[in-house]
Amino acid sequence: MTILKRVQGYLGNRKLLLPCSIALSSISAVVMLLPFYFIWNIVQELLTQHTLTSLSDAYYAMGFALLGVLLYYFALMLSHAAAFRVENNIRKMSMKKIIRMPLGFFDNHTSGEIRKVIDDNATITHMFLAHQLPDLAATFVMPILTFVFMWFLDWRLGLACLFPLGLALASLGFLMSKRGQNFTKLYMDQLEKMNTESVEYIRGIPVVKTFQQTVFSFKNFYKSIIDYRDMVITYTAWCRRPMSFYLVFVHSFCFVLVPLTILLMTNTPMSNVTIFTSLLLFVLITPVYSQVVMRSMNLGYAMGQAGEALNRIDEMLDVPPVLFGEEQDVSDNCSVSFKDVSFSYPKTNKKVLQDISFDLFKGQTIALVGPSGGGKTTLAKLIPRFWDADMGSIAIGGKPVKSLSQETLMEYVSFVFQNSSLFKRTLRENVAYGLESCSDAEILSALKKAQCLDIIDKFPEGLDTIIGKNGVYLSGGEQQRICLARAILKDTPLVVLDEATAFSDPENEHLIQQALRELTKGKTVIMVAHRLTSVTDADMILVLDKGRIVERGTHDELLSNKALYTKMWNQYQVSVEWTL
Ligand SMILES: Nc1ncnc2c1ncn2[C@@H]1O[C@H](COP(=O)(O)OP(=O)(O)OP(=O)(O)O)[C@@H](O)[C@H]1O
Repeated sequence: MTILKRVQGYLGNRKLLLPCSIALSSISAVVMLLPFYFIWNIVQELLTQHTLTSLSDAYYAMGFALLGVLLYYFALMLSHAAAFRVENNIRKMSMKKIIRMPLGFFDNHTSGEIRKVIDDNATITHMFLAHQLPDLAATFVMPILTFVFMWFLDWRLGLACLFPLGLALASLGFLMSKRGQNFTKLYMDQLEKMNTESVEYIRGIPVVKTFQQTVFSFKNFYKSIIDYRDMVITYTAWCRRPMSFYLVFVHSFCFVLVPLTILLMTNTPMSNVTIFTSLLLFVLITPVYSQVVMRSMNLGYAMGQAGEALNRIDEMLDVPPVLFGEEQDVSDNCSVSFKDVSFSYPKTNKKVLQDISFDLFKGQTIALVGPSGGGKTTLAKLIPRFWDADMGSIAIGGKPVKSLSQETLMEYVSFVFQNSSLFKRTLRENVAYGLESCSDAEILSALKKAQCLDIIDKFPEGLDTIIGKNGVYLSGGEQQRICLARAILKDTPLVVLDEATAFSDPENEHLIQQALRELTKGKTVIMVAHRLTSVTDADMILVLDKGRIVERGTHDELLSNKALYTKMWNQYQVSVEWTL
């Protein structure tokens, strides 16, 4: 049973919890059948002797019923203990894996998506282990025992029971076939897709409203609903017949037994009482029996769902972790060198960077320019190891980046990308994140260099202002300046930055340019540039197109080439004039 094996990995040293729970639940199933035997005795005695000589059978019936309930209660206690442990460990182990994920993983998965995949699927697994798994053994034990018991009471009635049971199991087998499992997977896929698209829809409501559109304009969301509807209709249509047969057969024991009992009673009048009490007992047992068989059906579904839940977590976290080296001693020449670097994003085949080679020396600035989608941001992100190159080598200060310890790499490189975010903490904590020993004077100096003093002046609590709380919200440009202050305070010799594509207003643009100048003063810089005026002074410009460096040189050298850069420059001039 793969699901059981899989969850054992999350149980640590409490691996026996689930087997014990299953064992107790099976014993409970056996014990629960015994009261029926004693009831049968009582009924038989009443019918033959018209009185009860002793109440011991009634006490036994009650005692075993109570014992059965008690055993089931303990089985559930153990299964709940296991389920909470598994749920907890799924979350803990996933978090441990996530912490070791490459930074780029967080570009591909939003925090909401990560939380949803882990939380929801851990809960599904919990529900299965706590509530359904204890019934697993009972589901197998109970029908067999009931059948043996019935056979023992009257083999002819027992044999007749095989008929509806066989048909019910055949219908169940059909529902749980490979096709049924595929439907379960498809169902969960469509549900997840619809959930994700609905989140996107809600996020995009302002745009939808602005353009006076309806849900139909949100094609992906609309399509996900329609796909879900079509899928559920197909699934239901497929299930309809076997499910109806299953329900009919599971509940139809009496209808087979009643005519048979009448036939038997007519043919053998001597044993009428025995046959009748057997029928009575069968009629009493049938609802219990049907209930257990019905549970087996839900169990199969829940088991499929729990397996799928674990698959989803594994699938999302199936990215090789970043392994850092031990190297702590980087020479102070802080050069960067790329040699024949190629890269594709995980789970894609498309080469986003191909044969990239260049050298950046201490104190120099390299600007990355080129058409959108050319690979500029990707190249910049390989330096702080958002992702690792598939081929070739990247070195900082002559040492391969993979050999550097995490602390060394982070002490050496600071990066400011467009989606750098602020925490819901104080301004002080946001600027001095990871640099707890910094004094307020140092933090204020960094904020000043990043042109953020106007932001502090706005809030009476100054550095203690909590961002994102009590109406404290910062504009995109202000947030970017705070991120620049963080990088200025970190004061690393190497700076990797992605220039903002859009500034909120000329005032902010001017302030950000000044902050950038402060940040890059005397540093080795790699900059993804969108506005060509900011690269004219760069020591080297790399023009990237379709993942390859197609031109390299200074601004003047590239202009004299009269190739792609010249074309971009001319277009840029036109666009600037147009803006003016
Ligand atoms: N996280 C990702 N997962 C998969 N593919 C990605 C990811 N990020 C970018 N890409 C793809 O890699 C290619 C290069 O993207 P990149 O963002 O590096 O280009 P760029 O030159 O910086 O573009 P822009 O100037 O528009 O920012 C694009 O085709 C893009 O679709």
